[in-house]
Amino acid sequence: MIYTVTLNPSIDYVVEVEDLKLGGLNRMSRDLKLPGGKGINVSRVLNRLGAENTAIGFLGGFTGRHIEDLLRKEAVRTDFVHVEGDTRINIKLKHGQETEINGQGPEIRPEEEEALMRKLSALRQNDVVVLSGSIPSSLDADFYQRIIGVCTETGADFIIDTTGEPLKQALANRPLLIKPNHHELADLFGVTLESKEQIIAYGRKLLQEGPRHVLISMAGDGAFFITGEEVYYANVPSGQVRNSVGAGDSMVAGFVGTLALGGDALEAFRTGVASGSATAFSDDLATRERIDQLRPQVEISRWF
Ligand SMILES: Nc1ncnc2c1ncn2[C@@H]1O[C@H](COP(=O)(O)OP(=O)(O)O)[C@@H](O)[C@H]1O
Ligand SMILES: O=P(O)(O)OC[C@H]1O[C@](O)(COP(=O)(O)O)[C@@H](O)[C@@H]1O
Repeated sequence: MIYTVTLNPSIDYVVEVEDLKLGGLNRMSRDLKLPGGKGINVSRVLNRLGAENTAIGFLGGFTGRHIEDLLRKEAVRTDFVHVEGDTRINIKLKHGQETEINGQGPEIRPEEEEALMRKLSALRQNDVVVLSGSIPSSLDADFYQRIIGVCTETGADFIIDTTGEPLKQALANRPLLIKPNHHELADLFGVTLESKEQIIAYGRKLLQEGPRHVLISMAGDGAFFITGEEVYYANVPSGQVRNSVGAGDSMVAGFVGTLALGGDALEAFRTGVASGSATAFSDDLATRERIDQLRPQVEISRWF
């Protein structure tokens, strides 16, 4: 079973404004309210791919109830801890560019934190736990390390898609996959990466720190997959970008879902790229049909 963990879910409020006037009155030309948060996005795409999974984490208040309703309608299995505060609303403002304003999220109380840890104690060998997104400020910065400790004890695998210190701390515990984009990779090492050769060199450095596979996404410029001594490159399909929020999460879902359904690592890479692009080319997340349509356009070549 795959479990996705979203510690700080959100309603993603996608707002389109034709000609944004800062300091003036603007009217929306279109708006959309989507269930969000990285793990929840992964779960929704896994469901569409037919990979069994359960979304867990913290949800609260009227926003939390709305997310659970939306997930229920899509038949996404959920087992969230219900918290006292309201789940946040993240604003995704489209005005020719994409501007994101993410909320802080509710305070998580110690008893709510322990309730999540109790759910995780049911993990078993061969389960895969996807840890995605930021850690709410009311939890300790090493909260993911606590969850990884349970994975290690129970023999469950984990994937981690976050940034900064929580990602660095997790590497030595041998995650199945990490998926930084090339900017996050540069930030991890405090460098600027200007060429594909530099991106590969730092991707390899990251692999040496423990993860079994490293996927480096570069939005419209393709992606690298680094495993053992091998480095593969994939182009991305061409299309019109509508909403790239959740593209990275869809890529993680395409990868882990393919492995769970019996595919090998390169098929997983291909479906990961197709899933990311299918989301980038849609208003909401990738559908199964769009992923299947784009998959043949993804060409994988051995770089090294
Ligand atoms: N402009 C684009 N054109 C085609 N595919 C895209 C584009 N932007 C993102 N994608 C797809 O989504 C994946 C993840 O995108 P990226 O922006 O690198 O990740 P993140 O959302 O984590 O920052 C890419 O590897 C690609 O498959
Ligand atoms: O937990 P964070 O880092 O605040 O990110 C949450 C946001 O990221 C998203 O999961 C999208 O992530 P990606 O665009 O990186 O795939 C949104 O749904 C959500 O609003």
